Amino acid sequence: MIPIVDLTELRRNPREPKLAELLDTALQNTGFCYLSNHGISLKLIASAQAAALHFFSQSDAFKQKYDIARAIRHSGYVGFSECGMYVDEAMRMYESYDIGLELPAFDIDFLSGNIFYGPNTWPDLLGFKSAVYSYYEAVSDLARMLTHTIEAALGLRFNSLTNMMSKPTAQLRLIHYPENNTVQRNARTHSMMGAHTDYEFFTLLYQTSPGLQTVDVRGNWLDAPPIPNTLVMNVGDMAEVISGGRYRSNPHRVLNTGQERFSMPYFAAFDYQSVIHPMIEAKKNSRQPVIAGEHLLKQVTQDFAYLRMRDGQEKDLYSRLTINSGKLGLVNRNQFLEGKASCLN
Ligand SMILES: O=C(O)CCC(=O)C(=O)O
Ligand SMILES: [Fe+2]
Repeated sequence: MIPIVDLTELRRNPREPKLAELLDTALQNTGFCYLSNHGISLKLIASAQAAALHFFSQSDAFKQKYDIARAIRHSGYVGFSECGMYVDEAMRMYESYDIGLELPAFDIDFLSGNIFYGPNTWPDLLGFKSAVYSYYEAVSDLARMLTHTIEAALGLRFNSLTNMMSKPTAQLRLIHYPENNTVQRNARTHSMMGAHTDYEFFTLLYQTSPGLQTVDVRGNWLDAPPIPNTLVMNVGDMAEVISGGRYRSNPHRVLNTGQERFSMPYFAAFDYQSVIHPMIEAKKNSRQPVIAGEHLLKQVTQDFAYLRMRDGQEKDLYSRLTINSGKLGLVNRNQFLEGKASCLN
């Protein structure tokens, strides 16, 4: 069972003992919980969703103008042709729009080539930026308050974690899994997003339809379907390190149900240079200390062909893509939907 944690008290006192205890228990077991009364207005969520779906309904040519592979930082449109390295992702089936903290073009980290900082890529669609960035700001506030709750849950001083969040590398993805009747008969066997853990501190997810699964304490897949008016919260790799393994960064995946699905994961994160180490007594074999941004970059590189290519790990952008067992240049949504193109794994 994935527990529901009621956040009514959060905005009054994020360190409220009962709340901290409930969250602590939830994050220890599956590392997943639902958050009710999270305080983000439904209108804000609906506007961000509408803006995203409006973008995804545009032509391929329009969307390609904002291709993340050609953007000035890691922000923009992620087409069906971006291939990750997850072994169960041969039928990867989503497009996404990714943004992070909006910073000016004179930002020093951006100028020195850090891909998680600088101005976001924004499409030329009326209202997109304001709808999506308002959601980013609201969910960032919620994440900061929940960080105070986690500080209390771990017995840490107020601000001991938020003081590593002055310029967080937190990303928001707007993810669209199209309706796909051609593979519906294979529902529950194909992942549209392969099994992975999240690389950052924790994730706050809005989702419209079933498909998401995580792993229960016995190691079996466990459905995490949407519950109205809640967000899903799950532990990321950094929370596992900080808590010395008390909280689990649990693998999860998105199965194909044939149904259209929209989701907005927000990855609460630390400043790039933060040194992440256990802040309470660590269990045996717990994750090693890392620099938050270096871990993020390493993991994101696994997900993006354009970063692997930049890194010299891959010869060309589409080297993992096949069509009718031949190599392929550009792919569009229809080729994926008709099963003519897939990621090579
Ligand atoms: O689409 C979803 O519900 C899950 C997305 C996810 O796990 C991720 O982007 O890391
Ligand atoms: Fe995830």
